[in-house]
Amino acid sequence: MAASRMVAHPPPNLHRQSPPSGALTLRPKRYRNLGIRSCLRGHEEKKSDLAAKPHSVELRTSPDDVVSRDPLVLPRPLTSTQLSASVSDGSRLRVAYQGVRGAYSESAAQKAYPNCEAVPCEQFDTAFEAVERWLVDRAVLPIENSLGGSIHRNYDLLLRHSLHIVGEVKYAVRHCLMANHGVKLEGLKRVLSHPQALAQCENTLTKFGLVREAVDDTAGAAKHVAFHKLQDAGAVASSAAAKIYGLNILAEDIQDDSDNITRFLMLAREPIIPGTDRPFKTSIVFSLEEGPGILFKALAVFALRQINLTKIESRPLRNQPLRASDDSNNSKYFDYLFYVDFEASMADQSAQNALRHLKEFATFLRVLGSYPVDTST
Ligand SMILES: O=C(O)C(=O)C[C@]1(C(=O)O)C=C[C@@H](O)C=C1
Repeated sequence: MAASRMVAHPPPNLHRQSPPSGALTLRPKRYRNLGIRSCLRGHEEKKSDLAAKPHSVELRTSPDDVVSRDPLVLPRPLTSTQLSASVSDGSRLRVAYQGVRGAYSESAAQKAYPNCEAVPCEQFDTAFEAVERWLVDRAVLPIENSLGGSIHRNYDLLLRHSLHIVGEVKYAVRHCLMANHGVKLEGLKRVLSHPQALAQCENTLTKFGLVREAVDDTAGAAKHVAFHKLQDAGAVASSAAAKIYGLNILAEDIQDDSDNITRFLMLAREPIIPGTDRPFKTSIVFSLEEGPGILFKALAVFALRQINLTKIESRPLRNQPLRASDDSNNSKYFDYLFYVDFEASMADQSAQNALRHLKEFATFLRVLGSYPVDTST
């Protein structure tokens, strides 16, 4: 039996229930912040071994066809409080994404898992938890964009949760400026969108002289503009969102560079078996002792073995952000976690040797996943 077609059954105490339908009422208050609402749980920063034993399980679950035809009453995103609700037993893969229908993340989920049932979630944390609690089979979440840079929140959540990266998908993001029918560009004062989308359209929005307002996702912005019939505000979102929410496109391709690619991670409860039959990438996170040249030494474990690095990101060690120095001045250093992607499979001897070497002086090391490179763009 192909490992990728095994059927996994959810724990018996969880029962399937559809995400509730109904209009999403977006509170204006949320439009003044970046929309991260859930409480953070503490880090589990302990020195750990390398990744769990790899084995592949592809969950196959049932469809949940409760999609209404009215775009303003589409299924509501799962919230953190609804996470105890459901698990499935049918045949379609359920894939969580952050946002509402028409978000780029939904398109990325469809690209990653064609014919899947894409399940909207209110926050990134909700999507992580939905997988962990067997409400869905996978999550597809943005991690970096070629213009806007890293999505730091998801780096932090990768560590806080125990999901595995099982793939990546690159999606070409093409933004449109949209408004209600009859509203002209000259009549717009404000523009609503996800902060990443606003950042990716910085030059155009400045040229148009629009005040930016950050919301949870691009399609949510379009939905809000449509639902409240706003006359002074537009949204930056996909052409799909304009169609779903009945908005008029005022300008197309407004991103600052035509090559605007967002890289999404595919996350699952179980890792996949790393292969060597095609290009693989491995993502790790580690922390180091303080000292001169220690990061140089850490990165040298890859350079020594001709392993190419494709990404490095540092994030504060949030449960212990400051470290006392050994000097007499009582000064303190900031403490960091380093996220590194490298071009090798965990099935490669050289990658195993590199990580064994890194473990000799890393204070913490975790393999987040070893997965096929998306070469599609
Ligand atoms: O708001 C959306 O539509 C999303 O899918 C989120 C998101 C992101 O978080 O970066 C995804 C792709 C684009 O880069 C802009 C926004």
